[in-house]
Amino acid sequence: MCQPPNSKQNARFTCSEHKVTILLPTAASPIGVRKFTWAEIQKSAPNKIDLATAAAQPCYVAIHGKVYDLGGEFVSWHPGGAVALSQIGNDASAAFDVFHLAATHETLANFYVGDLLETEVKKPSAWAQDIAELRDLMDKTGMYKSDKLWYLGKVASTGSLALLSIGILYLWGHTLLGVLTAATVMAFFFQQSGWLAHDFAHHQVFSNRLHNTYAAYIIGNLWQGFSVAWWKHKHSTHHSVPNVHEADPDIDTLPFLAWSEYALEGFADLSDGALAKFMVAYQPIIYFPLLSFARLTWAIQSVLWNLPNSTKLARFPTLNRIEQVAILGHYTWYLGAAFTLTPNPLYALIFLLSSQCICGFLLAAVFSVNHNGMPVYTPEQSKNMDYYELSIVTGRNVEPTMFNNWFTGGLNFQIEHHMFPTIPRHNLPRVQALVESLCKKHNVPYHTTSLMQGLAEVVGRLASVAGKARKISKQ
Ligand code: HEM
Repeated sequence: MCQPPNSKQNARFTCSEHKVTILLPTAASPIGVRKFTWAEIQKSAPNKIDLATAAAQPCYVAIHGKVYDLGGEFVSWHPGGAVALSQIGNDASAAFDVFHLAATHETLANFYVGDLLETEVKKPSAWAQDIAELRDLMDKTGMYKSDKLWYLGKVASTGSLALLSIGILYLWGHTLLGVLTAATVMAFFFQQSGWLAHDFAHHQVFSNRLHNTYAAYIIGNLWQGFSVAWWKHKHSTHHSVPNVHEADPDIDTLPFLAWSEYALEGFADLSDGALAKFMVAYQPIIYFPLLSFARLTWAIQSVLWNLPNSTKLARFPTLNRIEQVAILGHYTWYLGAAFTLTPNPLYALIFLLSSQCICGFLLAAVFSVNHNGMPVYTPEQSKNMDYYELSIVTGRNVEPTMFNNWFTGGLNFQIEHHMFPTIPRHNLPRVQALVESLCKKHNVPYHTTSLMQGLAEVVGRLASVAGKARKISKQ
């Protein structure tokens, strides 16, 4: 665990989970520290920054009035990986608070390079004060604590879907109807496992991060077939900069779909322009069939991320090995069931393809409703927005019903989940009313729809961007 001991006597701390050694702070703030202006901090990240650039230059963020350099060795050390780069040039206080344990503050000292100039320190707004009070209240009323029995029930009910699917294959795998029914149940198993792995990977369940990580490997890798490391990289970046053009990987869907007019900039001279022009022009029609391929592409990316020669593997060899074995285990049971419980390879392939495609649809439709069709911002616009406000205005909640809560894995409380990703799923309904009333008080748009209306809004946005794309293509 990357939790250094509290004692300042220990100058070094080695994290057993991430195999990194951290230098602990040994002195109070030095006298004569460098003072930074916002212009200097922002200048360190003029454009989108990649790993090589970050390693070669200073990359500043401000966290609670102090300035840290995330350039050089930082990313190769950082247990959260390159997601931190999404905050360079910004006030990363809120992003830091939502992703880290209180003890992680101790490790900040290793990257401390100075303070914000006193005149540059902004007085906390009424909104920021209310958010801080809300976080405090949530802490005091135990909202960060999970109900282990609730999660045990979820693990058991999700796992029994896999057993049910295999049972159907065993009994009726010789009929096409039996194969398709088993594939549908398996697709729901994969979808529900996805939500569970998501909870563990966000550290919602155990206070010990290593326990969450191992549970995520069992449910995410072994059950569901996705790589936890690949997912964390993509998903944490999305959390850090939701619906920010060129920064959020979840809206980087060209040449297939475009979610905003910004995505159409340079559309006419895209390298895969012909494909993009066709797909985007017809995106409202292509959208639903396309969702079905989402799971297949994520499964392929998970395998690629974990191939023995992958450049992504260098950092945490032990964790990489666990992932590789677990993903191999996934394909052993999944392919094994398909090929041994059906009478011929054709039926096995029908089972495999249908379970992949149905699950792709079930997962991607929920992801899509969470944010697509909500406002998209440029990196410059997002820099002037409060972290929590960005999470709220880019998120769409779906009405809480028993079905919606189950089907979306609690992600129908998308706004609250984005603001507080470590809150256990079962506590999100308690947070919801508090957040909504805060938004009302501060006139921050808070959007809730039904599942169907959410999907209609998504298709509506696709249609409007498609219209603009057609005009550009004609010019
Ligand atoms: C100087 C600045 C930073 C330091 C010293 C730091 C340090 C750490 C440490 C020690 C951990 C592992 C323990 C824990 O999860 O609390 C961690 C995890 C993480 N960090 Fe940072 N961090 C910094 C900045 C950032 C920023 C700016 C972001 C996001 C925008 C970020 C995102 C994350 C994420 C998502 C994880 C969790 C990885 C997981 O789920 O296992 N960090 N960081």
